Amino acid sequence: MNNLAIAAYGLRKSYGDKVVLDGVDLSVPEGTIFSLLGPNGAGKTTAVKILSTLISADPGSGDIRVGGHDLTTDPQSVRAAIGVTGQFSAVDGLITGEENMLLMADLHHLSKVEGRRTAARLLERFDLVDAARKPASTYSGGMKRRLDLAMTLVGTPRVIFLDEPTTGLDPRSRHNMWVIIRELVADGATVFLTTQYLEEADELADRIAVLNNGRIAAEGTADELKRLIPGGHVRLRFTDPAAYRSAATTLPDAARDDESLALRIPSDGSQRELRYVLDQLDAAGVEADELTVHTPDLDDVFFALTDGVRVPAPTKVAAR
Ligand SMILES: Nc1ncnc2c1ncn2[C@@H]1O[C@H](COP(=O)(O)OP(=O)(O)OP(=O)(O)O)[C@@H](O)[C@H]1O
Repeated sequence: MNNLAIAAYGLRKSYGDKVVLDGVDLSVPEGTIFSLLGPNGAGKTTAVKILSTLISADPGSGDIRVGGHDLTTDPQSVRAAIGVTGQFSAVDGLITGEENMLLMADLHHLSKVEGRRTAARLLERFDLVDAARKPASTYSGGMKRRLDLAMTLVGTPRVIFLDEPTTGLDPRSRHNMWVIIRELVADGATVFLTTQYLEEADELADRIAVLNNGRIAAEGTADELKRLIPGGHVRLRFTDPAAYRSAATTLPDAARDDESLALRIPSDGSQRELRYVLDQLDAAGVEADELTVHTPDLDDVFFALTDGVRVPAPTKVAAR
């Protein structure tokens, strides 16, 4: 087995009667990006808070090691090895970006000279030099996220938790953040990413786990997860409403989109299934104006796994 940056077994957490994490196993090899996906309230932030020592797991959880250190017996070493950014941002809006950085350097006991050098290097790297002397409250969303991440990097963490790092950012800022995240991993860090953007997980993560009802519903690479789900479909589009209605009657399994006169028929994209659709249309004497075949994307995976559709759980796709 590779060295694991995060290894957690049987992670449990309840608030009163509410079970948030019901025995979650996580293993993240060093130098990789792992993404935890799940609907709102699934427990992603709770998992990040436990792994970053902000709250404790319930008794009955198994061993949890982060950065090679045991979370229960050696939380100080865990804290020294990690960085956390995201929903509980450390940025103080009343002081400047540079002052925020220097404060972080103090917290990490860097000398004055070393602190200034590190702050300057990171402000430069995150394109914040021009704004460095302005109060952080005046920064845009993207700049605040970059400052937050820059502050985290002052402590040169080996394991970085990014809790929804691009939520609310415009597409350009999101792409900038993706470039930064890739660089962190290229430099040898491990990234544990929670996100509600499936595209983000697809784009960045080496492995993805989908959290649902307190458990990991499925885990694997983006491609492996897509293969689990019969999310593929054939889309037929019509310009003639009468042809559309007649096709909809002929293909009762099709989901209708009355507004754009389109039908969506579940299909694995195979020749046999395509022929069946075309034969049905021929028999009814209708012709579609457009036919497209769609293979499943992570959206299909997400909806199938978090929509109450039962999958043989937990579905773990071996990656070796
Ligand atoms: N301190 C707390 N006391 C009681 N319930 C809590 C507490 N913290 C979280 N919860 C509940 O635990 C569940 C999981 O919350 P969590 O914030 O981990 O979800 P999440 O997956 O990060 O969601 P989101 O995508 O909305 O941020 C939610 O139902 C939440 O209301």
